[in-house]
Amino acid sequence: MPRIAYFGPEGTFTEQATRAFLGDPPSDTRPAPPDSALRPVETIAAALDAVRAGDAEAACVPVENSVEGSVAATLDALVAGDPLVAVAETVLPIRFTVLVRPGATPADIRTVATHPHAAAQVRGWLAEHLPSAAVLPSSSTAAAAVGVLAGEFDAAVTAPAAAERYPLAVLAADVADVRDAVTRFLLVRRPGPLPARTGADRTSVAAVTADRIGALSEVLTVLAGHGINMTRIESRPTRNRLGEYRFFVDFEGHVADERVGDAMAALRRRCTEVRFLGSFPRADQAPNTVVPTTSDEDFLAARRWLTSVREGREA
Ligand SMILES: O=C(O)C(=O)C[C@]1(C(=O)O)C=C[C@@H](O)C=C1
Repeated sequence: MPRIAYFGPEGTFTEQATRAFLGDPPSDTRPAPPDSALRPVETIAAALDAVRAGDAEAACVPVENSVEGSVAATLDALVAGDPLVAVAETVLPIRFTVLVRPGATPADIRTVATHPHAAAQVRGWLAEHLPSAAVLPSSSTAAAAVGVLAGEFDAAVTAPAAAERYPLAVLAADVADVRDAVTRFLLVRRPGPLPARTGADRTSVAAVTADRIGALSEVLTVLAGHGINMTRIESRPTRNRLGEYRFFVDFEGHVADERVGDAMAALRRRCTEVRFLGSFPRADQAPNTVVPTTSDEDFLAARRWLTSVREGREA
């Protein structure tokens, strides 16, 4: 069983995602993973660094939430060291539980702690139900629960799993300003053999564009020209100088697809830096769109024609 580092401590949504990657909840035929297979770490960067250092085979980290957007800590840490690639994704519904020390009532609650991404998803609920409580940031939702146990905060907004993990009382369950909120998580490894293409894949790259007119529009045009549907674009500062950004771009398809490989080579020529962040099956299994003239066979036939032109066999 590979050892997976995840953004912890125990009881985070990320632990739940890690267990989903391992096949939990257990079925009749599949035993629950032993806890020794999972290793909670305090930060997203530490989870990724554990993989870089060879202390873990893989890391599970949150990457994108349907309400609050990308998880900047994940994007920054993915490109802040030796290369890593995502090999799988999973999407979890996000509903929160509010935990307090046993016996506490809403009137006792002066501070509520949670991860900033979680706070953004329960702002309305907190304003309505705990209007006079100060909302404080914690490193994760489960770290907030640990803080409540330690007496640092009066309440924590957590994943439902934290209610089972920590001896705290549930003040409210099923809390969410947006009912169908979801978060997408990645399973990340050191570069190696890629997951096989399935026809329902996603590819992720990070690209720094050249400082010239139209550089970003060229990136978008390359994707559009290859018939590739973009599923996300996000920019983060490179941290080198003001105004220099790295674009995190997700799109449909697998690097083994001819159109995707051709588009990536075109991006490589145009951008000052391109980092491949993985090709993996989409969690929703939605088949990739292949528009006319962009199938593998279209690319291979064009290449065969070019070869015979170059060899003087065709004109
Ligand atoms: O703190 C946790 O429980 C996490 O797993 C992190 C995280 C996030 O970063 O978005 C995961 C899902 C929820 O959207 C809220 C917090």
